[in-house]
Amino acid sequence: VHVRVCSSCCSFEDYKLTTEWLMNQTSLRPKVAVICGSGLGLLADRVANKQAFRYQDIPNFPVSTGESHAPCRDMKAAWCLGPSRTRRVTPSVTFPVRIFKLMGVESLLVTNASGGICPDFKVGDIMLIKDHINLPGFAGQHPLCGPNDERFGIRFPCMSDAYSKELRAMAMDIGSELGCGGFIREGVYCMVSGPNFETVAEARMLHILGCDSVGMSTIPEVTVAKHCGLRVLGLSLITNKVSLDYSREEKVNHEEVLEIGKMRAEVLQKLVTTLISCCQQSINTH
Ligand SMILES: O=P(O)(O)O[C@H]1O[C@H](CO)[C@@H](O)[C@H]1O
Ligand SMILES: Nc1nc2[nH]cnc2c(=O)[nH]1
Repeated sequence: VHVRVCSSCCSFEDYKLTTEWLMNQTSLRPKVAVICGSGLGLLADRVANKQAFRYQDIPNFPVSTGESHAPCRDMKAAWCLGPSRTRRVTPSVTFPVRIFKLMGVESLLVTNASGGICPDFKVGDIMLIKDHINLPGFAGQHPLCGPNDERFGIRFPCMSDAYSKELRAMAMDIGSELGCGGFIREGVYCMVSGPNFETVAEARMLHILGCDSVGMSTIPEVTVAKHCGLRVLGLSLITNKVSLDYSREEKVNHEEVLEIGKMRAEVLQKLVTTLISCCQQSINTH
């Protein structure tokens, strides 16, 4: 099966049409957008004052074929993309990111669930993503493959500063103020294509490569966001410990991932809503 993850499968006109449609539906012009990961949909559900759109009603919008697809929500302060079970393999998974850009968004907050590889990490920790390893990208599954559209960004974008230092510092400060500094970490996120969880040998390899956590999403969206000049903050909820040891009995499963998402929903919601208003303020004062 050929999985299309390439952002060039849509024309600039497709992006413009979707942008115009959405902008005609609302007079709100948020500068911040949020993409919710697995088990983090409660973030979107709990948002007050929202105007919701169903993916299938938005022209050109990629519709998830898996269970639990959720609408794109537009709030006063932020656009919020609900979680999709097939986020990592949906064709044009990055389509919404360019729509955000064309609608005037400046900062993108991405959340996901991941397995902790760093031995110091505990289940329930929130890892601020400081860098990533794009394993599918190494194998040619890259969202910027194909012809480059200069209207979005340059052919060879720099990725050494993909995750904004300023936003990470802001998140750390807010986390401490909210009393969750004790479980906020920083680390390197690795994307694998999945959908299986890692073998022990794979997990050991990722550990040797310097990965602190592993998941199956996010990097395509972040890559496209950085390409078109968005500031990015990535929050990864450590939902399980990845087995680095053959004697470990616990077996990871998706239900556990969702469960930990629920457990941390309230904290994450506070963190994300405070971040949205601080981002908004920092944009206003620039
Ligand atoms: O990355 P998100 O969507 O948060 O989901 C993570 O959790 C799922 C596995 O339980 C995988 O899809 C993995 O990528
Ligand atoms: N690949 C991968 N994705 C995850 N998402 C949540 N936990 C995990 C994990 O352990 N491995």
